[in-house]
Amino acid sequence: MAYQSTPEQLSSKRKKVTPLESRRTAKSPTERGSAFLQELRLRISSLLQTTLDAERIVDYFYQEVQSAVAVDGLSYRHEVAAVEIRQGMREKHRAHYRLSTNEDYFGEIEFTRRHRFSENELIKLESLLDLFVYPMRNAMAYQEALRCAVTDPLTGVGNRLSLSNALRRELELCRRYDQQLSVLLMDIDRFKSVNDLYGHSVGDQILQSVAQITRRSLRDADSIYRMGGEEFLVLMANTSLADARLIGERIRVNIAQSDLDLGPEAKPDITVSIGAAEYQDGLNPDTLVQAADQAMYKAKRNGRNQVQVL
Ligand SMILES: Nc1nc2c(ncn2[C@@H]2O[C@H](COP(=O)(O)OP(=O)(O)OP(=O)(O)O)[C@@H](O)[C@H]2O)c(=O)[nH]1
Repeated sequence: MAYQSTPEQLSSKRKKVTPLESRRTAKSPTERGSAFLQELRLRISSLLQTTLDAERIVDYFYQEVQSAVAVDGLSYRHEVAAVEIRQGMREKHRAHYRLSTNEDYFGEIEFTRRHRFSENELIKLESLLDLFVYPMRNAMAYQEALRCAVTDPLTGVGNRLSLSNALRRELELCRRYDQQLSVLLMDIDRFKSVNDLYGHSVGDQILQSVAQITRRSLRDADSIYRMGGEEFLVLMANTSLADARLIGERIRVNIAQSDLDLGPEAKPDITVSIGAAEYQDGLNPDTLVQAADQAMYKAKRNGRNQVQVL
């Protein structure tokens, strides 16, 4: 494992320390007879193995590192996974490490402090980094597995499993607090001929664009799911049927007017048929979706590219 490190002592000349090199010249904790560091390593190692929660790992590491080197702040960033976790304060002096093993990248960690780090302190911090890398890698892999379990891989919106969890939760809230809830069931028109004419990969791009345009047409509180095939469901809490219809109309227009860039050969006119339904006493997740489905079929029968209610 290699840490590409760039400790930045901002009040002094910027300096680069390569931990592997520094470890070669520095004595290891054992060589320095540091029973304390050995004990600390053991403690950190067993503590970090107790959780798969990235925030908790950063928190534990931040607390435990203090007994070796007092730091004012610690941050962990993984750009690809869009994770940023911070503990303590961000101060002037920083020791920044890129965490990687061969080709694998595990993010970046930064220790900060009001006072400059000594060379000996940097060596101590570096000697503890390997304890952080593997638990964090496991936590990130676990988060990714959880995310995949509820996400449609093609479009990035929620899948059927997350839809059924969300519907159950939202209907429970409606019953308990007497709130409104509406859904839109949306189906791309004549999608089979688009696939037949332009091929499946253009069809896939259209599915992605439709999901993106729909997402952009909604409030943050609304959520979108792919039911399967070319069918999407939009879930809107605290929304009446009249409002749902307006939102459905906005989505329909945005999709019909979108100029999808699918290469010189493909210029399909993409439209959607949408059915809107509102939660009423006695409905369950299945019957609510069925009501929206029937409204959507009404839109298909009436000529497609429109929003209908029952
Ligand atoms: N490219 C692509 N096509 C898909 C995917 N899932 C389902 N389809 C296609 O979507 C098409 C759906 O066709 P139909 O159910 O006959 O409906 P339609 O052609 O959209 O016609 P209407 O709904 O009546 O307007 C089928 O050809 C499926 O193969 C996918 O993930 N990618």
